[in-house]
Amino acid sequence: MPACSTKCGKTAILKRPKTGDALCKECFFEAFENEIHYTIERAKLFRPGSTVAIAASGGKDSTVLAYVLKLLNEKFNYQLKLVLLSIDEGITGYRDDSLNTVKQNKEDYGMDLKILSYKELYGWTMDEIVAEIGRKNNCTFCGVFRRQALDRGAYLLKVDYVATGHNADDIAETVLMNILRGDIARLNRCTSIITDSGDGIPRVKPLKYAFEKEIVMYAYFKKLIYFTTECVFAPNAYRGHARVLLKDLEKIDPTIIMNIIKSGEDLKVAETTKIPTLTRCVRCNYVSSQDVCKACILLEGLNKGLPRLGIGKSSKVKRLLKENEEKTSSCNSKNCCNAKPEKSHCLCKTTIPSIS
Ligand SMILES: Nc1ncnc2c1ncn2[C@@H]1O[C@H](COP(=O)(O)OP(=O)(O)OP(=O)(O)O)[C@@H](O)[C@H]1O
Repeated sequence: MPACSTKCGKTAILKRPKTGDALCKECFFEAFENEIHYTIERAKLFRPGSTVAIAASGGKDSTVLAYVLKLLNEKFNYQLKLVLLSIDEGITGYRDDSLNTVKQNKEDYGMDLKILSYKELYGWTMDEIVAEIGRKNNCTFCGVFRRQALDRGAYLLKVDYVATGHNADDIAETVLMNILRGDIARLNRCTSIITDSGDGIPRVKPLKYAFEKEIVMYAYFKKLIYFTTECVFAPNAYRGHARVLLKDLEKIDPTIIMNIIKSGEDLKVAETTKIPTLTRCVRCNYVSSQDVCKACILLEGLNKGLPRLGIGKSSKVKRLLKENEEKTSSCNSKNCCNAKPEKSHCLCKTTIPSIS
């Protein structure tokens, strides 16, 4: 191996995937951490004195995020209170094991940990949902429920920010995916380093410009404990295609990852493109682009034995909801689940508690 390209006098032990520089371990750590610090400073991600919930899945990205945020917080005196927030989707052999890793992180990093489960929030585990709907489309339930669960957790913890471990590869993949789908309305949002769920608690992505390969290298050389198993249920097929495409492109030229992110950031959405307007779900008060939010529709489908209710076009969903409402009678509750009395008991208790 050649000498470290920073001329620190040490021997290089790796070639940085992002820049091609040959670096020693210490110089790699410094470069990687400084870039994240620069990202945080440039985007003014955090106000001093804030509380930040790190969305911790136990995987490499959120583990590195927790470790680096703690380190930078101390080194640069960000004055942040860091806590861990985990969502237990109820996937046996996957999330139960990865949550053990998060519990270990809690001890190692001295951070409080809050775990919220789909079971307590929605009345269903992902194992139960997959038993009902099968392996196709289950990622839709998981993604929609997780997004909302993280917001609910943040709300309960009264934090100022939720930081997720989304990295440069994740963002480039999402840009590609939205282009392939023609979903230009989502394109702008997916590259934003700060997004607002609508409840006033911003989501931030401090690893937005960190390459996945470098995150793995960092975790490896720092000997961080993280969970590596893939989800036991079918991976998101569409994202899988974008991922394969990106990996192929990266082999030709690694800078393609940054170029795709930059293209996504700079694209201007045509005025004719329909951008959904955000309102409140009439049932749970969660932010939504429809009268009833996607999570409530998916849950209603599950509770009524119509698990495909929320899958597909919103016009089809509206029609099915209307048909179903005509067949049902409701209890006196404002948030009644409209379960058919002749078929099952009223399921109001399993509607999502309202955010107010
Ligand atoms: N169950 C969960 N609980 C809390 N946060 C989660 C959970 N699942 C995902 N996240 C957050 O969303 C980010 C992106 O999730 P994704 O499913 O793409 O995982 P990933 O890219 O494998 O990341 P990681 O390596 O952290 O698991 C994670 O880095 C984490 O911050």
